[in-house]
Amino acid sequence: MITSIEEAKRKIEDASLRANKLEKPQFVSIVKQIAQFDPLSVYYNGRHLYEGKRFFWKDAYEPFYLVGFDYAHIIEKNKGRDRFKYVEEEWKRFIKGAEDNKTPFGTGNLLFGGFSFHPYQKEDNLWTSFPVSRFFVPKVLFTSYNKEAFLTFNRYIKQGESVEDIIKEMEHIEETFLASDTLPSQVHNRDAVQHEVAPEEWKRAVKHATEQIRSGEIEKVVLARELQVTFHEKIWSEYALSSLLEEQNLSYIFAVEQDSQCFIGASPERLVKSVDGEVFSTCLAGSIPRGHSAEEDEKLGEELLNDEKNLFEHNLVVNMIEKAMKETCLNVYAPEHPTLYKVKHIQHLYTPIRGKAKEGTTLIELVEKLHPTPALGGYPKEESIEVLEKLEVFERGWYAAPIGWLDGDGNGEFIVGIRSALLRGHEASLFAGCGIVADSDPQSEYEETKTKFKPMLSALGGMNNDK
Ligand SMILES: C=C(O[C@H]1C=CC=C(C(=O)O)[C@@H]1O)C(=O)O
Ligand SMILES: [Mg+2]
Repeated sequence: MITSIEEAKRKIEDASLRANKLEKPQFVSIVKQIAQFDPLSVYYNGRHLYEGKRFFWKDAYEPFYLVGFDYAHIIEKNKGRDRFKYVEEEWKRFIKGAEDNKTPFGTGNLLFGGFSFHPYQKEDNLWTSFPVSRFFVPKVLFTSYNKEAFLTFNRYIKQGESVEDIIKEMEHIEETFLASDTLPSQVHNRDAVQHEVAPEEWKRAVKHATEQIRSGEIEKVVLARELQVTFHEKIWSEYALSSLLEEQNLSYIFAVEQDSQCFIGASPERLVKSVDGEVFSTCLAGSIPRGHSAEEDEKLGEELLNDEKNLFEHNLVVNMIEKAMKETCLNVYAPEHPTLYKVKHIQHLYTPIRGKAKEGTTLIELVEKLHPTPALGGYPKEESIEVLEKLEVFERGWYAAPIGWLDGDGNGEFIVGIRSALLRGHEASLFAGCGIVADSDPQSEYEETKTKFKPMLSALGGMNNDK
């Protein structure tokens, strides 16, 4: 970490000398501690310099935020089942070539990005800017963790580049980002037009799935659907983020801009986190709405905790994750019974699982092994995905897929991109799915997806009177 502008200059000069000597650009990462600042304001202030190249991330359990801009290094793959290994290998190669300096948690050269749900993308689908895997080291990264905040500047220094110009650019970015901590008041996005994509067909698909489950082909499949919402004005992700931060404080809040599209959401579901070899995963499956009063809420929670259909739906997830963790970790611990995880519109059955990574187990390997869990795909994995591919009428893209970050030491976290939407100008596509088991009733699963649309719908301002 640098403590003065002179130190930054020295680092850049050194890199510049190395670049000249080796005739190859040299990567530098300059981390500077700054006064605490509102992360969403940083995201907003960076719009003018970096619109279409920003990301926002807030942890569900800790006051940890990442806000990134532009790309210093990109790792991307457009198709292929080996996409996880590709990202892993390219990241290892990058880290090997970068200088080895210890920086505070969540700063420095850090990789952020995501995978699509399926290992392929259909041509001319909705997700034009979101390939099967896309990761990057941001050019500028704002990190806020507990009471501390940092700015990281990542870049390749080319032969003959002016050190003075680079320092000036860094100063300009810092000034711009920390210019103001008030968001202009929200544009009102009322009178949105909602269009449910093929709801009757979706219910028929649910019925069909239950028949296949009863015939013993599979045990569970997660079927999702799309809700399209058109607004009068362009949807600004900062306003949606502002509502999500207010309303969904127990969820991971994320936004990834890619050109004119933005994938945004408030996911309550961690896929896997690894810090210093401690591994944490979460089983979140089985749902019921929140009550209108504390009493009703508690009653609904009790009902969920004792409901056989939901417990079955949940336990398939626990068994799969526990098995995968036992293959890759030591001291795996899962509580015997789920508890409740309550977010604003819905409550879920929740079982956290933890363990200690075996020597050589990496975060990306864990992501590959776990994705998709039966909370997002089904059980057994391959067979249920085949059913899902046949029955779903929309393109999943990054919905329900791993999205997250990792650092050079192998620490990081991935969540699953649910309670999410893809924003495109005036239009938003929202996604929600349900775990279908033998006892699933199409109408109640349909109602469950309606509840799962609410976090994004409310954040976008498209709830109208449909509370
Ligand atoms: C697939 C979704 O939710 C999953 C996570 C929690 C509960 C679920 C359920 O009860 O069906 C789903 O498995 C979604 O929100 O789109
Ligand atoms: Mg369910």
